[in-house]
Amino acid sequence: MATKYDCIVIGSGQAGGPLAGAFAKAGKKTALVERTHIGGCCVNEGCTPTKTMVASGRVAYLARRGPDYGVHLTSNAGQFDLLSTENSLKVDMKKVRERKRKIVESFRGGNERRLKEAGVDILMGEGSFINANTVKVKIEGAQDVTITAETICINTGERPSPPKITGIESVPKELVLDSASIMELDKVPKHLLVVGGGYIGVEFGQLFRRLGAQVSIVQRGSQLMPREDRDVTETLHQILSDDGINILLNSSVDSVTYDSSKGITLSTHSKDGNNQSITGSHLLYAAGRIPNTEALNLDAAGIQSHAKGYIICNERLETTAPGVYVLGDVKGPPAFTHISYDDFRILQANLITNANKTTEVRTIANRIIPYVAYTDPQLAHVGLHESEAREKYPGRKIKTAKMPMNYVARALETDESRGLMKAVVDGDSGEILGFTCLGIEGGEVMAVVQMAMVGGVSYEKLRDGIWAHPSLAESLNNIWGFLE
Ligand SMILES: Cc1cc2nc3c(=O)[nH]c(=O)nc-3n(C[C@H](O)[C@H](O)[C@H](O)COP(=O)(O)OP(=O)(O)OC[C@H]3O[C@@H](n4cnc5c(N)ncnc54)[C@H](O)[C@@H]3O)c2cc1C
Ligand SMILES: NC(=O)c1ccc[n+]([C@@H]2O[C@H](COP(=O)([O-])OP(=O)(O)OC[C@H]3O[C@@H](n4cnc5c(N)ncnc54)[C@H](O)[C@@H]3O)[C@@H](O)[C@H]2O)c1
Repeated sequence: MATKYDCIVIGSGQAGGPLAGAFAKAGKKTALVERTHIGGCCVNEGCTPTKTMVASGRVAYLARRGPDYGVHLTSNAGQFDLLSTENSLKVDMKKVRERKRKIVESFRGGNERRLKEAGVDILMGEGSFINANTVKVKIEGAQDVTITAETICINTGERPSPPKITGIESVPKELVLDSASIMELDKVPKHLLVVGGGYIGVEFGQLFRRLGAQVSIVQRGSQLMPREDRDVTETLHQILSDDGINILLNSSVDSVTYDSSKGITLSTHSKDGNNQSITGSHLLYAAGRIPNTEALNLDAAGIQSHAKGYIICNERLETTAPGVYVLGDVKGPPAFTHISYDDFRILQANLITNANKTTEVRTIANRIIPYVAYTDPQLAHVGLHESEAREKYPGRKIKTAKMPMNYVARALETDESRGLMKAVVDGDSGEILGFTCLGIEGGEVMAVVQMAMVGGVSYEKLRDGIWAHPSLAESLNNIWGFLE
């Protein structure tokens, strides 16, 4: 016998949880189906734990660099070596992990509490469609439950792509890591081999280098972070190399072997003939993520998906099945928490607060999309890249301005002046089309420019504005001098 609900949400990611709460608060009988843990990837295995650990990495980095600022930590029987150029230190990985676990638990607990307070029925199990109005929930150790609703929302996210390397089965499982298992290590790996030079590869690569590991990144593409402008990623590449990370570009991993005395050896081949073997102690496979759609039995509901498994939807997040909506990463890139959360706001408006369509229906069209890769310095971007702007607007006078961070007083004063800023504008109208800051607190500087873009404020207004001295935002007076 099926239990009848007004709304069912499958997956408690950054959209599903808030949406289930909003349905319930609006008086709709709501079920939330979650197979692993409330809060989804961001809270449990993504943003929250990584950025907590990145903070430990930054403390290690600054502590080591103490002598640059005249601060010495190394003490030998009370004697400080004032000639040392780097403090030596020890990282307690168990403490790093404990700090991460505590923050994750507290965030997850907050999510669970809010859902219960809103009156959502939480069903811990795996959801799959029987038809477009009916969902079966497989609950471990209990009987399946069948539930129905006129409105069903899918927010099932993605998971790490499993390693596809010949010979991977010969490597002990505990040495083959993904973005979740790497955060459960209790020791710093001796030499971390990273396959993939995207967000996860560069964030974890730098983090573990700072925690004391040797790190090698193998990237198939011709640059790190393939979607970014090449001049920006070349600067990031230089920064990570200066930090001691070994980076192989244009390199694909052919096979892997394991030897208990030597470790893991990756054989790579490169388009330019630079074939190399590299040996390390642990392997992080960070070559992308895949959508959680197999278990959903989408066909039974008439929900169509792309060849890669992402669920097809229109600008109002409606799938091909009436009454079924999709939110977050499972509908395809861009895969960010704030995009998933915006999907929630769109459906909250269209299905709850503006259900009778008194104001305009909200859509995902023309969203200004910001993001930050939490390397240090951060790589923050909003809007169009230079190449995208030139391709999208062939008739407009596209101009770019690029300024190194060592032109920024605040960055010099704090001795953290690595990186650059880059702006893309319409030279005739002054409209800001895109902005990148690879610099200290790049995400916060980017947000200032994003605000101007949201408000239609021209670059000239930023150029002529009065910014507090010496703030990082003050650089928005000067960057425009580099327009060309
Ligand atoms: C290491 C890492 C770091 C990241 N850092 C950032 C960052 O700094 N900033 C940022 O914006 N983004 C970051 N992201 C991306 C971000 O985590 C995701 O974009 C975000 O979590 C949005 O996910 P979502 O809402 O689509 O669903 P998810 O958070 O992925 O949640 C989906 C949920 O659905 C559940 N589920 C799946 N299938 C079923 C089923 N059949 N039945 C029931 N439940 C199911 C899953 O168990 C999961 O809990 C990071 C990702 C990773 C992996
Ligand atoms: N700070 C953030 O906002 C943040 C952090 C982490 C993850 N994320 C999200 O999660 C998504 C997934 O991250 P990701 O880093 O796994 O994927 P990604 O798509 O960003 O990067 C994967 C990289 O692996 C490379 N690659 C693929 N196959 C390879 C192979 N066989 N050998 C060598 N290199 C290979 C690709 O060229 C690509 O650069 C991101 O796109 C992003 O949306 C965001």
